[in-house]
Amino acid sequence: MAQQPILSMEEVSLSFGGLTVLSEVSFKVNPGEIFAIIGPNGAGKTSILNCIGGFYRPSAGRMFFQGKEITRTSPDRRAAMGLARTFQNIALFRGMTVLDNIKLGAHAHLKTGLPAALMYWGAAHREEMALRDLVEKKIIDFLEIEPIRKQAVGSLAYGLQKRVELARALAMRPKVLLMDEPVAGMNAEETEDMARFILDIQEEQGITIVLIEHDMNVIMDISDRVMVLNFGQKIAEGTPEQMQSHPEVIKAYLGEKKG
Ligand SMILES: Nc1ncnc2c1ncn2[C@@H]1O[C@H](COP(=O)(O)OP(=O)(O)OP(=O)(O)O)[C@@H](O)[C@H]1O
Repeated sequence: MAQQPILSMEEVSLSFGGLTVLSEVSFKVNPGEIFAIIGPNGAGKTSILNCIGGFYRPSAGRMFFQGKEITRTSPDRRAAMGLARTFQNIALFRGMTVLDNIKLGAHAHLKTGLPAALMYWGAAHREEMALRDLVEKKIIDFLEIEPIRKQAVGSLAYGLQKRVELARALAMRPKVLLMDEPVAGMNAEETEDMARFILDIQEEQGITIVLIEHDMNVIMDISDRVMVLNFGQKIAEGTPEQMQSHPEVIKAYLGEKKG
């Protein structure tokens, strides 16, 4: 596979005080793939997403997005470049409608400084607004949330709230979508729906997906490649099938069950 990765980490380390959370973690994500990060509780999975998003600053190592180094790029700028994120605990405005929450996602995309501010005057602004309306409509149709678009997010079932969060991330028109445990807390039907939407986002929209997930059935069903972390170190990487029978991976998970 000689293609250029869309996203990569090179020997990234992270520590808080004396605690080492990540040790020289390296990986490459290919354009268009679903790349899963798994590992026992506390292995450092969310910390990796926080480093990629720019919320945590690594103590060593470098990160690249579309061939550009982003190690010191601000979170806002990374979002504008096309990195969007969904969270383990839903981060939506519960009192606002579904549509308004989604519009906020689109707005984040525009926070790119002076050129974007200048665009607000004149024809370019109107074009951008029309494009945003179109994007929002497409996303709402795509995620099948048209009937609830005027409802307050707080009044919706959990699975639907997660879908709205996904809609908001898509409204940022990402190139890479970072998802932190997208099916955590969902029932079987909601999980199946979410897994299907993730596959559709990859296949129909060509968006690259990096996800953390504990649900092994979902990992097996939708991931192209899986990276396994344990105690902040990468211990294995490969296809879901390869990871299932990898001795180090089995050992890491058995250790977790005993502990
Ligand atoms: N902001 C922080 N300050 C101090 N320690 C932190 C911080 N963020 C993460 N950690 C520590 O880093 C380690 C890895 O945490 P992280 O949330 O990345 O793991 P995880 O693999 O995502 O775990 P889980 O599967 O339980 O969500 C933990 O020991 C955690 O306490």
